[in-house]
Amino acid sequence: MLNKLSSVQCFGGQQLRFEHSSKVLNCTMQFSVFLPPQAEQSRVPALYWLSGLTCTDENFSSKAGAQRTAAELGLALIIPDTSPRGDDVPDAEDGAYDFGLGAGFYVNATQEPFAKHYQMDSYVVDELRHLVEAELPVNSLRSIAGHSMGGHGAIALALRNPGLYRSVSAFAPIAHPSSCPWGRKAFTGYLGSDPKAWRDYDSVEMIQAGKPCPPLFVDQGDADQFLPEQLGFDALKVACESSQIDATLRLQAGYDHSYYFIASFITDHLRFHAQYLVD
Ligand SMILES: N[C@@H](CCC(=O)N[C@@H](CS)C(=O)NCC(=O)O)C(=O)O
Repeated sequence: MLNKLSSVQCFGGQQLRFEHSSKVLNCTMQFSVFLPPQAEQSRVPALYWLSGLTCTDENFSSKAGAQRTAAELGLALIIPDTSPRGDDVPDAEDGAYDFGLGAGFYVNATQEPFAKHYQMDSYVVDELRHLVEAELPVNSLRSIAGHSMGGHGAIALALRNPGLYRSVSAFAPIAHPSSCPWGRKAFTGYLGSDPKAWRDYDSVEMIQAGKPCPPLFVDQGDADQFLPEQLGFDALKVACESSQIDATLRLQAGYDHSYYFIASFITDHLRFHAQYLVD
């Protein structure tokens, strides 16, 4: 059951916000949706957008400027939050921005005290998808994209679920989380200290292991402050080059990690996905 919190007209479509009770996350969740004007006539394909550290569902909808092209292409945008929420959901002990609330990393936690709520993989792949496809005018053609932590989530979930997403794209993804500080911290906290338990959420390792991947499109700014230490762009490039994956990776001169970068190239990503979201 979806409770509509708000609805605003945008490029002839509707920017919506919903609340619902999540069984998987054991809490109340909010998420945002853009429905293009075409959704008034028939069911439309959906692009899931996974956001990065510190974000809610509202960063992308208010800053990326995706609605103009989504309206033109007839694509719905489904924008989940980045973690479970609520007073009884455990956070990082020190309130850090890169673990706990706002930093669910799109994994299913196995470690206490996080496992009861931090099941963002199952939330995005199963619960939210079934809810959206049952209650909103979207069809079962879907793709997935994201930024930073959400770029990791998009590529990892596409690799973990062959056939579920037609295409995948990312801005500045945390592509090799097992080998960067953000990823090691999150995976240790959610999945435990044995790196073997991290492999099936590490995009570079899954590609190296030969997992099939839908067509992949990545943009990375070369002035991104997180590129040297956190993002694994070079490792992703090497892994893609030595695999059979249909991948396009672009290094964009002068761009940083911000939503100004995302806004600059989001149209290319939407057009990339639209070509695969047809029967
Ligand atoms: N707050 C962190 C960075 C967090 C950050 O850059 N978050 C990105 C995703 S990884 C984001 O999208 N932030 C929200 C925004 O720009 O609207 C810091 O200062 O080091």
